[in-house]
Order: sequence, then structure tokens, then C-alpha cells
Amino acid sequence: MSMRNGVFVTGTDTEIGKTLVSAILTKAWHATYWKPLQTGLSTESGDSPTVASLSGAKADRIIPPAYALQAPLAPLAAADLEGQTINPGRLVLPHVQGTLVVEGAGGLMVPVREDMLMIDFMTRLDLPVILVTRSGLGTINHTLLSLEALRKRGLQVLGFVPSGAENPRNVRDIERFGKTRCLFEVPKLRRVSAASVERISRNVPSPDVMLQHISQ
Ligand SMILES: Nc1ncnc2c1ncn2[C@@H]1O[C@H](COP(=O)(O)OP(=O)(O)OP(=O)(O)O)[C@@H](O)[C@H]1O
Ligand SMILES: C[C@H](N)[C@H](N)CCCCCC(=O)O
Ligand SMILES: [Mg+2]
Repeated sequence: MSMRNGVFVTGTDTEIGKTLVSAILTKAWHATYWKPLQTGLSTESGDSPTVASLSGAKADRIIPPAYALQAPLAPLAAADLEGQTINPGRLVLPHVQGTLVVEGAGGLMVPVREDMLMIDFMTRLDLPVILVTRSGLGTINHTLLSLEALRKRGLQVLGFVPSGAENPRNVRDIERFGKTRCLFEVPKLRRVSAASVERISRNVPSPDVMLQHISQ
């Protein structure tokens, strides 16, 4: 498989739909999923079980987080509360068969260590990036700022995936001003389920097709 074997799924914010999109990609590509930095386990069960149940991936296609932290905060703050420091030596890409889908925590400028933001960690991994965006009002600004930060660091952006009520005008303006493309859309779902993930996964281009558009 190409794409240096994986993609990094980031978003313009927390709670934007990264986990849902990661489940869709995992289903579409029969991929392996990894959430390296999981926080918030005091209030939720975490993204790995969600992706497992939505995509149908068994435990052998879910890599456990490198850090599993309790507080619903950015990794730096959550680690501080537990007297921990995140060791970048533990944040290395696992070797897997097929494609690896890596999900960030929050958006790009989220602190991981005193000397590292999420986007710095992404730069170390150097995987092509998929940016999950809210579909509606306010997203153009968040999305264009995120794209600018990614490009400034030389990260390869495969495109964006809007989640929520369809908004073709926003897609058009982001494609134009962000010089990128909408990879597929996740409509506003009445119920997030394995069946809806399966249905949307049929619209997902293959990794090779995503890369072809980049190199053109
Ligand atoms: N298009 C959509 N339709 C309906 N519900 C959605 C949609 N997109 C996201 N959601 C719901 O919104 C919530 C937040 O989405 P999700 O968990 O994917 O966010 P996230 O970006 O992964 O957040 P985090 O930074 O915590 O990892 C979830 O309950 C998810 O099911
Ligand atoms: C707990 C939550 N679900 C995420 N995993 C962490 C989001 C951190 C966001 C920090 C911020 O941008 O202010
Ligand atoms: Mg998530």
C-alpha cells in the first residue's frame, strides 16, 4: 500500500467528527486504527471502542493508545494532572498490514508537551493528512487557517471531509481558497451506526486515488 502506509485524521476542532470519519475510513479500506493520545477517559470510553463498533474492526485492527489519560483536556494538561510527561519515543508509528488510520486529539494547535503541539507530532509522523471540518457557518475560517498551518510545515494534505448538514457553497469556497478538495461528505446523521458508516464508506476513494489527485 502507498501513502507511507497511512493517513493522519485531524480536524478543525474537537468534537468535529474525526472519530466518525476514522471509522468510515477504517471500514472503507479494511484499515487498522490508532488513537495515539486518548484523553477524557473519566467521562467517555474513548475513540477506539467507538471505531471498533462502528467499523466492525476486531481487536487485531485496533492499536491501543500510547497514552490513555483521564481528564477531558488536551494531552499536556491531562498528563500534567497525572504527573506524567508524554514521551515522544512512545509515539512512533506501529507497523501494520495494509493502511493505518491515525486519529489526533482535538485540532492542530493542541498541546502535547511543553515543547510540542499536535501539529509537531504530525510533522514527526509525516503521514498525509485528512482534515475533518464542520459543514456549516464558521467553518471556512477554521478550515483555511488549519490548511495554512499544515502547508507551512510541509505536510501533505489529501483534502477535507465536511461533517454535518450539506453545504455545497462552503465546499466550493474551501476548495477554491484552500486549494484543496473535498474527499467525500458525511451528511447529518439521525443515528450514527455501523449501517450508516457502511453506507458512507462506499463513497470513500481508495488511498491511491486520493494521492493521484495530490500529485496532479
Ligand atoms: N455528520 C454527523 N451526523 C451526526 N452526528 C455526528 C456527525 N459528525 C459527528 N457526529 C457526532 O458528534 C460527536 C462528536 O464526533 P466525534 O466523536 O467523531 O468527534 P472528534 O472530532 O473525534 O472529537 P475528539 O477530539 O474528542 O476525538 C459524536 O457523538 C458523533 O457521533
Ligand atoms: C477530551 C476531548 N474529547 C479531546 N480528546 C481533547 C480536546 C482538546 C482540545 C484543546 C483545545 O483546543 O482547547
Ligand atoms: Mg475522536
